[in-house]
Amino acid sequence: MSSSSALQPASTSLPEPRLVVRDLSVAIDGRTVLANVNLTLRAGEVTALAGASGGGKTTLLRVIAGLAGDRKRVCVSGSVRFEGRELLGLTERQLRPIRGSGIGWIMQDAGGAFCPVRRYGDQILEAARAHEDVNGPIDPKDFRERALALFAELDLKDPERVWASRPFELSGGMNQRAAVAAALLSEPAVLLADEPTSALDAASRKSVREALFAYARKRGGALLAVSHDIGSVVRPADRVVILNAGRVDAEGTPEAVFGPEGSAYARELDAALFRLERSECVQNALE
Ligand SMILES: Nc1ncnc2c1ncn2[C@@H]1O[C@H](COP(=O)(O)OP(=O)(O)OP(=O)(O)O)[C@@H](O)[C@H]1O
Repeated sequence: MSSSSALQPASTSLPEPRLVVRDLSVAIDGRTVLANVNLTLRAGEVTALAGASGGGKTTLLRVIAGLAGDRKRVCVSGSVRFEGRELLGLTERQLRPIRGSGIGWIMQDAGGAFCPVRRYGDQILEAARAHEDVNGPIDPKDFRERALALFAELDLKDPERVWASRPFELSGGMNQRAAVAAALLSEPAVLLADEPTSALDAASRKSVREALFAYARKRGGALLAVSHDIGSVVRPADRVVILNAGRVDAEGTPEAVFGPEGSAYARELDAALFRLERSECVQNALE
């Protein structure tokens, strides 16, 4: 299958729900950050999560990943079910086998997910080995080959060097792509990606977007991608969820959400992000 076909919408038969969020509310220090959020992530689908800064997108991803924070400060209610199992209230120990191979997370500060002074190859292999009990044994040589191929696919020019490098030796954009590779290598059932293309130039952005869309559409993963990239991530997604001040303002296909019958806030956001994208294009052309 060509890489561009990964950008075609998933098939029309009803895909299986992998993750179901119901009536999720979060208050931090007594202030409501998310209010009654509902969301379903399905196998083979790309769901884009968009909204203005401070709307609660990262908080939603953190809560799904079981990283809401200090329970004395962060109050969570509602339900997050992964493959039928309730995640809210699970202990760290119970969540450990679910993280990585069940639910993967590409953090906004992608490099921050790694120890800055240890080689990428060692860290990625170690993370994959931590899930051998769930995913089966790993052959280090095969794993390294797969990692190098994925680095190349993600436009990392010298895959061997990336494998042998420590995060502080690579640029922000290279760290971001290495983090995307690490998450994809775990082949999670659900992948949460927080602005995965934000620190990248146009060519790298395209390769990351294609790899993430292929994860869902070719390999049946369920992707939730926070993105301000309206033209190449939000609009081509299968479903869009718009968060406004902690509430779901609109949810549905991009055509429905941004169309004339959709939400006024979504259309305003669409226009604002489109203007931003156009000014970035001009900026790139001038550089
Ligand atoms: N640990 C925290 N302590 C206090 N307030 C927090 C914390 N984490 C998030 N918040 C608050 O929750 C709200 C939502 O933040 P969040 O980072 O989820 O928004 P966002 O939509 O991801 O924003 P952005 O697009 O800028 O990344 C903000 O008002 C933020 O200040």
